[in-house]
Amino acid sequence: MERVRVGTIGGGAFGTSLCVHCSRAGHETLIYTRDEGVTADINNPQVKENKVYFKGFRLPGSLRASTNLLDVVAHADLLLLCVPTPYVAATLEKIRDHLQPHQVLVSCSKGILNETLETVDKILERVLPVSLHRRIAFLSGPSFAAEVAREKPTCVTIAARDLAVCKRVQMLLSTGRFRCYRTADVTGVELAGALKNVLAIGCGMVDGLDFGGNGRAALITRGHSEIVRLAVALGAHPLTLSGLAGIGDIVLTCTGDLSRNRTVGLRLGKGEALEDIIASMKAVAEGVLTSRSAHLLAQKVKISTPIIDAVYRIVHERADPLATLDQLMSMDLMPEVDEAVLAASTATHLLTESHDPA
Ligand SMILES: NC(=O)C1=CN([C@@H]2O[C@H](COP(=O)(O)OP(=O)(O)OC[C@H]3O[C@@H](n4cnc5c(N)ncnc54)[C@H](O)[C@@H]3O)[C@@H](O)[C@H]2O)C=CC1
Ligand SMILES: O=C(CO)COP(=O)(O)O
Repeated sequence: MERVRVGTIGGGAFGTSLCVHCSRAGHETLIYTRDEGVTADINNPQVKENKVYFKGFRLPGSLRASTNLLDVVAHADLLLLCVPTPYVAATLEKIRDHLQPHQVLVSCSKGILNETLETVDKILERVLPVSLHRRIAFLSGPSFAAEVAREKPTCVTIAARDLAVCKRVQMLLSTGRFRCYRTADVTGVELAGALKNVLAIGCGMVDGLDFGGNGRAALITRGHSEIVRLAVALGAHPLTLSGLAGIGDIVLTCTGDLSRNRTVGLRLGKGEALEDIIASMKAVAEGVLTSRSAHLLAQKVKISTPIIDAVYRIVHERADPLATLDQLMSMDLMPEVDEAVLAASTATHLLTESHDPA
């Protein structure tokens, strides 16, 4: 297997876990962290721990850290960008003039900006020169940091507009415990990764309110329909939303106790205030900000997203969770699948039968 030099920007949970993975895969890995103390701990053979964002996990001896962002950029053949969405543009502005033509940048963030309603691919394409756009890939799919680091079997999707770049990243990051699939549907993968966080908050609320397994399954299914409608209206391929970045990550974050987004919803459902929940969490739950972006995007493209809107209202307008969920259950009764779509496909089927030569 080919070994390269990996640089990771972002010493949070996911950046740290991907570094563990890359070190284990034999890549020479250097992580950028903003905190001198975290860097010193990672570089100290007696400590080898990220005590702020990845407590209790002993990091590989070969993994090194630096607080010098440009040293990490200069080190890397493959650069993993693992900062929360609100910090992506500022981070790129610091590094864009130092990127070299042979480098490939892999974005791992899952969010949509409030101000511009951009997914992370759009932020990269805005901030980076056009000459670098074909060197960018995106990693998404069900992959809790703690499980990646502990070598639990994980499958993710790598998206890129350039097939050669996509295949190279897929090959460099895949191991016997971390299997990468590939796709050209960057738009679909980016929207899926961001929107599932909103659904995870909603699922947490359902669980916090003790609505039971039926309620959770209903929210996942109807929420997935909303994500499909919205993402397809914004240019995604529908099949991507049934893939790892779509249904795969929805299942994980809507049901997994390790999800920060689900935890936010759970605590909101139990009656805690958002400010208290956020103040008590070191980690970022991207769905909090993305719920506003998703609600605005749906309005912009005139797509009905009652569950996303409900999450937005509870999170940002202090709507009462129980009353909001009651409203969802008493909406006008409607067909499960658009009747015109269903009728069209049935007609096609009948037409095919009537032309059967037998
Ligand atoms: N943790 C996980 O299991 C997974 C996370 N992701 C995504 O990866 C991205 C990063 O998430 P995590 O590593 O989990 O973050 P985290 O919540 O563990 O850590 C927060 C990160 O934000 C950085 N940060 C805080 N303030 C900053 C600022 N002003 N400027 C620059 N950076 C700042 C911190 O240094 C740290 O790297 C997110 O978009 C998340 O959705 C994707 C897959 C799995
Ligand atoms: O995206 C994730 C797993 O794929 C992590 O989800 P949370 O940010 O909700 O923990």
